[in-house]
Amino acid sequence: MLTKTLEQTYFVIDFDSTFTKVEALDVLGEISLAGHRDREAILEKIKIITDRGMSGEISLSKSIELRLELLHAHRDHLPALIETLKNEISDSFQRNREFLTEHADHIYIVSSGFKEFIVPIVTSLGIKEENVFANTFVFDADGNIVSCDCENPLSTDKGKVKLIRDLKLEGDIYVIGDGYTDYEIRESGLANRFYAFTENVMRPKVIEKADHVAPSLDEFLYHNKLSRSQSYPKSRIKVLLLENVHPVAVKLFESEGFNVEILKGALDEDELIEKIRDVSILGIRSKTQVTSRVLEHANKLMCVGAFCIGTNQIDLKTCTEKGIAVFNAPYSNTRSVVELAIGEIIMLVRNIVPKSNKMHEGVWDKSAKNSFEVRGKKLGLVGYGNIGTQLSVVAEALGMEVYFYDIVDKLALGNARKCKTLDELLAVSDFISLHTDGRASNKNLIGAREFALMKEGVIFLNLSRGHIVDIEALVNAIKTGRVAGAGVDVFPYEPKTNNEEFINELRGLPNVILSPHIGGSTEEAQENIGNFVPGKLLEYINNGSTYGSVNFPEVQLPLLKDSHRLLHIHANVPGILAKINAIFANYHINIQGQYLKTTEQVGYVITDIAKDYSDEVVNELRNIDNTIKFRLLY
Ligand SMILES: NC(=O)C1=CN([C@@H]2O[C@H](COP(=O)(O)OP(=O)(O)OC[C@H]3O[C@@H](n4cnc5c(N)ncnc54)[C@H](O)[C@@H]3O)[C@@H](O)[C@H]2O)C=CC1
Ligand SMILES: O=C(O)C(=O)COP(=O)(O)O
Repeated sequence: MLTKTLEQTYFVIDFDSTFTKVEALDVLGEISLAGHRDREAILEKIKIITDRGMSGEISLSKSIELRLELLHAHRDHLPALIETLKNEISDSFQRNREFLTEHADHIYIVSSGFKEFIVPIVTSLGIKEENVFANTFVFDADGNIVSCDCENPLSTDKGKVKLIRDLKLEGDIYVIGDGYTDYEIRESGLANRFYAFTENVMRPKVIEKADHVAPSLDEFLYHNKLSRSQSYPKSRIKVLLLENVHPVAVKLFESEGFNVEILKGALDEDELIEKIRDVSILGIRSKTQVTSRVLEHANKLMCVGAFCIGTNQIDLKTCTEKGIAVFNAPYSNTRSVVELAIGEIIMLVRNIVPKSNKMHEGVWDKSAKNSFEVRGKKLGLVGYGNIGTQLSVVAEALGMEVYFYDIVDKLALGNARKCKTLDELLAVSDFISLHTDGRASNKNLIGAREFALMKEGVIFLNLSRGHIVDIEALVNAIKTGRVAGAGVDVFPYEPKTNNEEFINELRGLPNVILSPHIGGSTEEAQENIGNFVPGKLLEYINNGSTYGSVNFPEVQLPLLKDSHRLLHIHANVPGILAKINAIFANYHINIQGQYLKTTEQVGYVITDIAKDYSDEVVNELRNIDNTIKFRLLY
């Protein structure tokens, strides 16, 4: 923490891989070696030399000399380099331009890079040219870059130390950088603290020497209680993504600077309880059970993303009571499930799986017996939601007659016919496909009684949730021939990872297609989900919007501009809004925008106010009775 006033504090900041995301000489090489036949190999060499220099393995002067030799760079390459670097300024430096400008007198850029490209970049964010300390290129008569100014201490080993010593700055010195040479200033005793900057690169040798690791400039500013662009640094917000969610989702969170942990499989309740304690954003798929016991330990949890359609694995009521917003991807894998259902319907009614298995054993069994077309047959859909309706349309295109039953009144698409009762649907259908959601009351919706009502030789599909079907009853129905073929994608118990054996009584039964819960597992669906769900979670975290939440009052908020946003989640009891506004009135706070939405369980009040207000306001808002969660955004 800063011990002296800001007037006595100097911020010494490195350039390559700190101020910018890249190493400028690497980029220069990409430009100067364009068209060179060994370009890739030379660039790789340059990168290795850079890393060896940065981690202290070879001397700095050696590293500069070796790289300049390989570069074959020319003065004319510099404008293109500067243009590229302008687009490669580190995100957290861009965000905190205000801090850089406000404290320009005390910010020093100290780099063993070159002024020719550093000055135009850093001055664009308010840094003073006279505070840039770096090397300069030496050009030959034709403009080729041949070496660097050898008089400059920054081209020599421990150059940064020499420079800071010569500057004789009076006050505290805080060094921010990604390299070993930045740490050397601290090692020499000239700096008070060294912050290893890891937004762009992580160098273990440097991290182990640091007083503090700063995954972003926001972290540095937060740690020193300085004004910054983010109320709370994202690097301090932990995201836990389970069940192999698509890499695009991981990237989205990482590019925003969150601290992301990914696990391939699901976790059981006890494992999740251990993990959840410091997690703010949880991403799961259909397997992970977010129970009330898990939620008891989830004190930091702000939101849960179900990277799938179903949310029956999440205790939504407890989430709501704890002010945790839950989001899902309601349409991203709909089509994938429908296509699999259609494929299975045809495969099952033609007995393809047993025939194919026999063929693999060398048996040629050419016969039309018990093989049928789907055209003109009756398909019964239990559950006429997004999947049910989409399947209805595609099945009609194949010439099937569609019947459906839903507990809610639904518009029949095309020529589909509504059944008044489930029993009516079961009795009329040649094919039955389940597409209800997995709410607890749907457990064993289809059991012995229901199979008994079905036509002899029915084809039966469950791609919804495992507990909806009584497996023993299904096994019996298959063995007695009531069910002539079954496609089952979901099971009451499913293995936690691909390493666990699948154990189920359906194994080994004839004309039964078993699939490992892959109805929604297509590249397209997973990538869609990987983009969609983080989008929702980030809108909530960054902006407070809850549009699309499955358990929260839904609000779509405008972007925050020049104000602070106070998010107040409370139990839905009378009088909370009045209490909130009484506090604002008491402190003479001018409200710039206010939004309120409630559900039966909770109320969500969002208030945008001018930036000047006392901490007392925040404390009082937090302390209103029945407050569940309070957040401040800017
Ligand atoms: N196998 C897989 O990989 C996948 C499975 N699913 C499962 O499919 C389910 C359905 O997905 P969507 O169609 O998108 O959901 P949805 O919410 O749009 O539709 C579900 C429909 O089922 C109805 N319903 C609920 N209980 C019922 C009952 N007892 N009898 C009749 N109708 C009932 C609802 O009223 C609703 O219309 C998901 O909840 C999920 O569990 C979804 C995607 C992939
Ligand atoms: O979307 C759903 O509800 C599914 O069942 C798909 O689940 P998954 O993401 O494959 O675990």
